[in-house]
Amino acid sequence: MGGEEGGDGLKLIGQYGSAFVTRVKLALSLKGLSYEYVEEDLRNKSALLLSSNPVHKAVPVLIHRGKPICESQVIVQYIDEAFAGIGPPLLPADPYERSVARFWAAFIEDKLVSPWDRVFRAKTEDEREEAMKQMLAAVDALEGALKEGRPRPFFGGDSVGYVDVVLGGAVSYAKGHDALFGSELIDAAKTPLLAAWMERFCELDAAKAVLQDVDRVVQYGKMLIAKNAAATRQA
Ligand SMILES: N[C@@H](CCC(=O)N[C@@H](CS)C(=O)NCC(=O)O)C(=O)O
Repeated sequence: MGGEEGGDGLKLIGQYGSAFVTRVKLALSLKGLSYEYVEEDLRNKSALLLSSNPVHKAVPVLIHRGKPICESQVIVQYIDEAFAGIGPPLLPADPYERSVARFWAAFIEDKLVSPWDRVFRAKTEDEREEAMKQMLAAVDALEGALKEGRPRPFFGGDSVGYVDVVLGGAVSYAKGHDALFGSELIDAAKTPLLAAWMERFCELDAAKAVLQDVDRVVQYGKMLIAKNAAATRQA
């Protein structure tokens, strides 16, 4: 890292607590790319963020040679394509395999990450429970995906790929789930393959270098829950 836009002409606008930003950090780390990191204060958004992502005004944004790329999954795919000759490929070369990877990435976004967000923002306990139920069903489906075909250490096969990165962005939150909500999300007794996947993923050097500290995301998560609860009381 260090230096203007880092040695590879890359600048990442991020925020420590964001699982979406962590996805991008994982992709950059797996590829061994250097970049400049800019931590964004989302309560007081910078001119750089607003001009780079005027549509969503959200992180992550990756700036490559002055051009902004927005949306974590789009960014991860961009990194894979723009730096195709560097580090391991994330998406498979075979079009069918690529479609399967994109299917699971979309599934993770819609059926796991989206209810996860609602769990933090729920206005009532019923709402939180309902979203939690949807997350547990998604976790079961991911266990099923790992069970399909030959046994393999990662969703990407023998090495990490696109789906691992998309899910991997959230592992610190998965690990902090019990501390935040009083129950495990990925429970070795119920989803042993997924639990083993998570441990294996966290042991990768490229992941260790960028995954968020679990205690810190728990603190951040508690702050989010409290902030949303206060907003609900005021409404
Ligand atoms: N779909 C987007 C989601 C990004 C997102 O929701 N980012 C949050 C931080 S986790 C954000 O910047 N929100 C803007 C805000 O809080 O105003 C992606 O995949 O990049």
